[in-house]
Amino acid sequence: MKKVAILGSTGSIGTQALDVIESNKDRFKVTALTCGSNVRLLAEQIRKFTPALAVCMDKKDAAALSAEFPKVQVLWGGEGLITAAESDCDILLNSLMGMRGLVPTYHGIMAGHDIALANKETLVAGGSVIMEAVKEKGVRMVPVDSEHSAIFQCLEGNRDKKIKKILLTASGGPFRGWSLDRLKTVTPEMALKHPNWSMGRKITIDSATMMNKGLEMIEAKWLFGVDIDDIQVLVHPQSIMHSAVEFCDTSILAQMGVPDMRIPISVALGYPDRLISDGRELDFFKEAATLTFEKPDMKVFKCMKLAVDAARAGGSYPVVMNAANEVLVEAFLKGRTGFTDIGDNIERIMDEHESISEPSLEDIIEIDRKTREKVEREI
Ligand SMILES: NC(=O)C1=CN([C@@H]2O[C@H](COP(=O)(O)OP(=O)(O)OC[C@H]3O[C@@H](n4cnc5c(N)ncnc54)[C@H](OP(=O)(O)O)[C@@H]3O)[C@@H](O)[C@H]2O)C=CC1
Ligand SMILES: CC(=O)[C@@H](O)[C@H](O)COP(=O)(O)O
Ligand SMILES: [Mn+2]
Repeated sequence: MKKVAILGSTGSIGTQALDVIESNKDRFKVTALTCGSNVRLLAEQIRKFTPALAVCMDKKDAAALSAEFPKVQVLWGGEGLITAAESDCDILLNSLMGMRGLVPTYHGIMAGHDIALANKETLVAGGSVIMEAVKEKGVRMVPVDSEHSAIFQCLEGNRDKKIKKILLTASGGPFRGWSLDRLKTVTPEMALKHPNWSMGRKITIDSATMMNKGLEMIEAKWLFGVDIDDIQVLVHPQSIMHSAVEFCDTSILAQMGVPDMRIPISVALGYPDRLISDGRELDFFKEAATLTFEKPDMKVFKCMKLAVDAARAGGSYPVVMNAANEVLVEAFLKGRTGFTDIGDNIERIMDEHESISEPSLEDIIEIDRKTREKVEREI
């Protein structure tokens, strides 16, 4: 039995991971579950999966859960999350949303756990510190993000081969082909309708601005040790080819399948085995009959360009870019700022930033905090 601890078990990835675990009861034991504010769902999950540890964010909620489940250790807040990350398990799935995932990922690695990483912001803000910790502790980091899972699978058995480039696919989001003027009319309701994937609200907005692809380029750079300029984004509206690797002989290996996050989650939790699934199979004669590829428009979708700029500049630029994006996406969802203001403000905040080279974990946390305060003040 593989012991699995899940940070963010009440979210889109967390609940789908529990679906995978439920379909493979004989292989996995859930040891820890954590939520943000959805304590009722966490309670249901505790009842079903009987973890030894559960964490929520509010002290009062923790007291109520503890009374409801006297055999479960119930903790709360950031310290509780760190305890969950360090708790006894074979694999830690980090499916938290945003930069709050960075510190728990770090603690999980330092505790010697293999990591299944959905929380891409961990690598965007702290890639250097995290990959150094992975190396030092000799743990395995398996990506959950669909594109990175595809690349990971294409590299299986090919880790020592020379790569020419990584081909990272993007759906293009709900506004593919739109002009900048038209983008100015976008409301949260419009942006929350992703054409192919049902996901949490923050990543859905990131997909609509194409910041998600920029974050994924940085994620790929750290996971696979490639230069940002050796990653080519292909807009592929069908989301059937999940990404590919071109080797030095120009041969390309790609991974395909229906757009269902339970596939990459299964790959990460089951690794190195493959789990048996009764999920829907790809229909080559319908959804895969026509697969198309386009160049991304980085003039209109400037967030993606800003992420590339941040990666090229290095230092603390990606931290600032990520923090500004998180605050601005939240503000957009609350109707406090416009859709195209997200990119315009990130650009301004990056221009005003004085980067430091090789930021430590403490530096990253501090720069992230200061950037959030600045953006909040200036919206
Ligand atoms: N969803 C998807 O298909 C994909 C997601 N990803 C990445 O995976 C990560 C998770 O995404 P997704 O599942 O969509 O996000 P969701 O918003 O659906 O879930 C986020 C999880 O984090 C918890 N959480 C939120 N705020 C806090 C907080 N302050 N403290 C502790 N926990 C908190 C939520 O708890 P609660 O709901 O109880 O408040 C929930 O369990 C992101 O980094 C995303 O980019 C990558 C590829 C695909
Ligand atoms: C499912 C997944 O991995 C998401 O990150 C997805 O890729 C978002 O779609 P976009 O390609 O539109 O950003
Ligand atoms: Mn993705």
